[in-house]
Amino acid sequence: MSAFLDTMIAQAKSDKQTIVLPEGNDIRTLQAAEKILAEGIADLIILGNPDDIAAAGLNLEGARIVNPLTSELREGFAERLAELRAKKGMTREQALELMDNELYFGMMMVKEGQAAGLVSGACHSTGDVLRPALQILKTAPGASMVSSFFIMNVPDCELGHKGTFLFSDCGLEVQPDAERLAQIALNAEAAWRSLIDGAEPVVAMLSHSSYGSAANDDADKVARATALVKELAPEMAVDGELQLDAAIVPEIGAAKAPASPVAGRANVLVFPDIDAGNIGYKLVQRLAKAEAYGPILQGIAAPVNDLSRGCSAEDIVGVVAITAVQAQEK
Ligand SMILES: CC(C)(COP(=O)(O)OP(=O)(O)OC[C@H]1O[C@@H](n2cnc3c(N)ncnc32)[C@H](O)[C@@H]1OP(=O)(O)O)[C@@H](O)C(=O)NCCC(=O)NCCS
Ligand SMILES: CC(=O)OP(=O)(O)O
Repeated sequence: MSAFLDTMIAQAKSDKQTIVLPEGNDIRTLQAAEKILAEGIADLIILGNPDDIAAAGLNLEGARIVNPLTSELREGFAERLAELRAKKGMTREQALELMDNELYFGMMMVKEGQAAGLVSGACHSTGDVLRPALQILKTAPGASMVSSFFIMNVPDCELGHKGTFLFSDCGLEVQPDAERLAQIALNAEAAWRSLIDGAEPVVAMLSHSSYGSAANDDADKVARATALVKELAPEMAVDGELQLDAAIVPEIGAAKAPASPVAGRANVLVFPDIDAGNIGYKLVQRLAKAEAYGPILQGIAAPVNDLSRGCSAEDIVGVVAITAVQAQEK
């Protein structure tokens, strides 16, 4: 277990939060729940059929098990959801039907204050997790959009902050333009500050080009996003456009971008689009055997976080701990 995860777990335990896990039908989720309860990392609400959950044979003592299909909360949640989505034409009947969906039900638990946060995605696609989150919880006050990041812990690595990096956005924004890419970078820098102790964020805007070494629209988009971030946050340590090696390897940074204050020492990596981000994080996770926690949402009004369908029970424990820490800060 990385020092980062140790810190998240210790912080989560210091002021326990209630987190809802909608995927009570997923064995990794239940294994993670057993560990979270045993270690006192969070109080849990697990959604699903109580008989099926009991059949897993795990010790989930202390968890509140709620079946969305039979819960007495359905009617009230449906009424509230219909109110929230009235402008979109949602009727009470449609909202009640959505309460059969454990993700919509779980988001309503967060919206209505029954849980401080939610973690899902072990057996739902990111779109299926994020759509109800965006529709019900919405963008946080003061934020212009929601995006996501991963915390990556690369073993035996001195790059970044002793092998710890924040990668963004690997999960939500498909093709951000320069303005949205700049927002992602600003939010990623703030996310690093809120979760990582012991190192200042150093943000690289990644591209296939370093300081104009390639001239095309894609490289230009990243250069424009970098200029916008510098304009909006002049004090921020940010630079681009930079190739990955120039961003994180000191000698290569010195060769490719000698005047850059960021090249060679970046720990926050902002990818130009979701293809680069999603492929990039999975490469590091699978080939470098890095811990990968996320997608963690930034800019959303309540702590709701996604998982990869390829996650392990340990990954779920980590994301729940991060979610609990985010909930403490709300
Ligand atoms: C997240 C995602 C599902 C939302 O898009 P969608 O399903 O097409 O849904 P919509 O565009 O109708 O958006 C649904 C709501 O979310 C809001 N929304 C969408 N993107 C948003 C963003 N980045 N920030 C804030 N709100 C957003 C919309 O405004 C809309 O709100 P409304 O219904 O109240 O008007 C879509 O961006 C997506 O599929 N992203 C990629 C996910 C993925 O496959 N990742 C790879 C694996 S991690
Ligand atoms: C984050 C991600 O890539 O999710 P999944 O693997 O479930 O598509």
